[in-house]
Amino acid sequence: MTKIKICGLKSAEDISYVNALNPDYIGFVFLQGRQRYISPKDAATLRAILKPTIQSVGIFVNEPLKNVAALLETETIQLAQLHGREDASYALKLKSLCHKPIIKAFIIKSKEDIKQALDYPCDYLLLDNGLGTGETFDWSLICDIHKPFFLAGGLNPANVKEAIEKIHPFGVDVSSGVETNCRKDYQKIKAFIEACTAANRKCN
Ligand SMILES: O=C(O)c1ccccc1NCC(=O)[C@H](O)[C@H](O)COP(=O)(O)O
Repeated sequence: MTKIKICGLKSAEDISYVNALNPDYIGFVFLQGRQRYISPKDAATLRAILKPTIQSVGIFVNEPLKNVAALLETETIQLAQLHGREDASYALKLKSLCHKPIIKAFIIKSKEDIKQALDYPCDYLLLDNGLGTGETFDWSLICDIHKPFFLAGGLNPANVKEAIEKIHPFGVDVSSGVETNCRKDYQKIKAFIEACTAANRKCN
C-alpha cells in the first residue's frame, strides 16, 4: 500500500480536512519566508488537533540541528524531512540524538542524482523536482532503488494513479496539486486520496 503525504499544512481548517480524509502523513514547512511557512508554536497547536493516527513531518532547509531535535523531542513532529545541504554527519547526529525517522529529499535531474541519494544515511528518500514547485521530474530516471522512497513533485489527482502503478513508491507526497489559490483544497485532497486508493487496489 503506497502511503500518502499531504505537505504544507498551516491552518486549523487544513487539519480538519486531513482528519476527515486520513492520509498517512502531513507536512509542516519550517522555512521562514516561504508561503507555506508555519512557526514551531503554530505547528504544535495544529499537532494537538491532528488525529493521532496521522504522523506529522517537519520540512527543513539547512536548519540548525538543535531546532529540528527540539521539534522531534516535543513530538510536534514525528519525522524530519531535510531539503537542504544537510550532510551525512548531520543526519547521523540527529538520528543518534532523537532516534526518529529521517527523510532526505533529493532533486532528481539525472541517474547520478539517484546514485548519490542512495548513499545517504536516512530512513526514507524523497525524490523531488524542487521545493514545492508543482512540477514533475523525469520518472524514467527511477530504477534499482533498494530503499523506501516518497515520490514528490507535480503530483495531483489526475496523475497520481499512474505514478503509483508505474513507479510503486513507498509513498507519494503532494502540495501544490491539492491547492487552489495557494490554499489547501478539501475536494482536491479527497480526489488525490481516492486516486491513490484506486491505484493501491489495482496493485494489490
Ligand atoms: O513547499 C514548500 O514551500 C517547501 C519549502 C522548502 C522546502 C520544501 C518545500 N516543500 C517540499 C515538499 O515536501 C513538497 O510537498 C514537495 O516538494 C512536492 O511539492 P509539489 O510539487 O508542490 O507537490
